[in-house]
Amino acid sequence: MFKGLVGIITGGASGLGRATAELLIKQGGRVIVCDLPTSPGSDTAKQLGENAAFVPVDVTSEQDVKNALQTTMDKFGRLDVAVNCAGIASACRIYNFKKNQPFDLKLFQKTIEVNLVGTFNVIRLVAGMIGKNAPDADGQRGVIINTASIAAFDGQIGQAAYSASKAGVVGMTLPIARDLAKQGIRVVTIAPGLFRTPMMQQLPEPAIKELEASVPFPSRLGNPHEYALLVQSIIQNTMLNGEVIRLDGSLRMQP
Ligand SMILES: NC(=O)C1=CN([C@@H]2O[C@H](COP(=O)(O)OP(=O)(O)OC[C@H]3O[C@@H](n4cnc5c(N)ncnc54)[C@H](O)[C@@H]3O)[C@@H](O)[C@H]2O)C=CC1
Ligand SMILES: C[C@]12CCC(=O)C=C1CC[C@@H]1[C@@H]2C(=O)C[C@@]2(C)[C@H]1CC[C@]2(O)C(=O)C=O
Repeated sequence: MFKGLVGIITGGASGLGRATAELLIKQGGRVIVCDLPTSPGSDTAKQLGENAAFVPVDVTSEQDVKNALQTTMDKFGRLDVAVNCAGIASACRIYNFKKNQPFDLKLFQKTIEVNLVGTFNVIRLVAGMIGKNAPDADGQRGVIINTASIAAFDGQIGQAAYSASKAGVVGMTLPIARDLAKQGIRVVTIAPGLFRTPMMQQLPEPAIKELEASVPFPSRLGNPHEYALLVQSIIQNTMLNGEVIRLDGSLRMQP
């Protein structure tokens, strides 16, 4: 299905990103796994086989992302798809009245820096390389897929930073799709609900059970493969552009 296709996946060493790398390779694609040097990215790429390579990347660094693009060119000669999965979760109330402590400004800045600025940094740099592709019969040169969260819309107590970072990703989806339309590069954002990944597994199992029960149908956490299936579908469907797609079993999170 994806023979000849080359993708970059940030956050590709874990969770949603890793499942996406697995599926793209299974469908005949080749993948550059980008993740922090401290991540298990190197082992991940080895497990994925010869159609994968790991490049240590902090998505907030211009130089790191440029290095990843250089490796993509050297190893696979082109880039068709970028999937932005790198992200961090944070939780803090705007003011802790028991401890007389305001929200930690550094935590707010870090969350925005990784989830929003990091995603933007990757988009602005991959666009140049995807734009070099010859257009297909439909005029398309490639696709950029971002990961927001349903917290962008129904942010819960403690999620001011996380929700703001993801709402930023939602907000820039349409203008960037418009910016890149003439080059035939599509931009689509997925807003996942609750998925069983290491990020979610920071929570104790009873809390996860409670979250599962709050999902109308199916009342369970999503499987990362189900996220990857949506990535596959976005790549295949050229009409999808400038949109944010919720993938959440119709969950609307409570305060
Ligand atoms: N798991 C869930 O239920 C949901 C996840 N999301 C979003 O999906 C994305 C993927 O999350 P998961 O797979 O669940 O988490 P995860 O924690 O399993 O994977 C995230 C990956 O991002 C990497 N990363 C973190 N900071 C980075 C940086 N500065 N540069 C490069 N890589 C970095 C981590 O090393 C990790 O491998 C995140 O953006 C998250 O906010 C959104 C909604 C729900
Ligand atoms: C940051 C959270 C909440 C507080 C906590 O003790 C542990 C966490 C780790 C998993 C996070 C939690 C959260 O705030 C919601 C998200 C970010 C969750 C992982 C997915 C999450 O449910 C989400 O993005 C929802 O849209």
